[in-house]
Amino acid sequence: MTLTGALEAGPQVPPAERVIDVRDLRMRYGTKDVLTGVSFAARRGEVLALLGPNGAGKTTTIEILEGFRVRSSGEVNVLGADPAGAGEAWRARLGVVLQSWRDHGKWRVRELLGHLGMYYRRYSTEAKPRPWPVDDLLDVVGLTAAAEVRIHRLSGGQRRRLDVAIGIVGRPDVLFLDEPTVGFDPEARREFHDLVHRLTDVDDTTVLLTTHDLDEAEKLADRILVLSGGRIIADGSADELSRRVAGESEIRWTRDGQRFVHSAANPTPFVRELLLQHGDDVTELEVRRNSLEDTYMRLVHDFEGGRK
Ligand SMILES: Nc1ncnc2c1ncn2[C@@H]1O[C@H](COP(=O)(O)OP(=O)(O)OP(=O)(O)O)[C@@H](O)[C@H]1O
Repeated sequence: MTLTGALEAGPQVPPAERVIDVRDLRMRYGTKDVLTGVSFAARRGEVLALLGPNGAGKTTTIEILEGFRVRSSGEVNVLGADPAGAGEAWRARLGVVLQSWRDHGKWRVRELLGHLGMYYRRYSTEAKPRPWPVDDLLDVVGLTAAAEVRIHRLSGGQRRRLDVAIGIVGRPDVLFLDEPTVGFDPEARREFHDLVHRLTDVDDTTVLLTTHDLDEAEKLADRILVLSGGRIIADGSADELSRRVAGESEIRWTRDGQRFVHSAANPTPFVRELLLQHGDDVTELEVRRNSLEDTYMRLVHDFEGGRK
């Protein structure tokens, strides 16, 4: 069995729990097949990261799920409806963070969010009052100090925070984020991660994001989907992926002032033996499993290699 074959099925999400359900999704641009059978599902409150090389079809997939692009074939269901024909009430339950918001440059941040939020009022429910009160929203995305600033005067990072605020102003049930933290400094990135956790904890929002930042995927996502060659070639938590793909773990330690490195498929017996033999002489002991980056590179590389 191929490496990717073993991972392809991914974890099963029971049909009744599927907030996003994609089966055999295909997309062809002209004569070019970009998606050749994408299948995956997401539960309520789950964060999924869609990874893949440039041009793999991540944005295409997300845009089909948002209803912005018409697929060639396959079944897609988001919040109980087919995005290709779903109406306003369905759209109001989605949050979309697009690449930077450039319209309304002369508007002030608070003014724009208040204005956009009004649209969601009619979709407010007792369980989920909509929209987010503007002051709370400004606070949660870290834009309180910039509330009265005109949009064309925002820095790149502030603009991206505004994009996120626009995406969540309606308190969405499903949030799509296409490369959400491009241009963020490390602090803004961390705050953004906290925000996503808060959205999933407090509102049970399901999040599908694309990113090229594997560290971000590992920190944020419950599940990672790797898209390559038009299909999902891996679907699982970062740990599951690295366990299944990982060849060997690396064990490092120091003894008598000397540094040692050893690789083992199963590090536990090795470490037990090491400590039995050398006891307290062993210091700075470290066991390192493959990073997500190692795993990802190997998955894509093996898949691409297998196709040639
Ligand atoms: N409207 C279009 N017409 C024709 N080809 C398109 C169109 N949109 C995208 N493509 C092609 O489809 C492929 C997938 O593009 P897509 O933007 O979905 O990939 P991606 O995985 O999001 O890439 P990146 O990581 O670079 O953002 C690319 O080869 C792209 O050139």
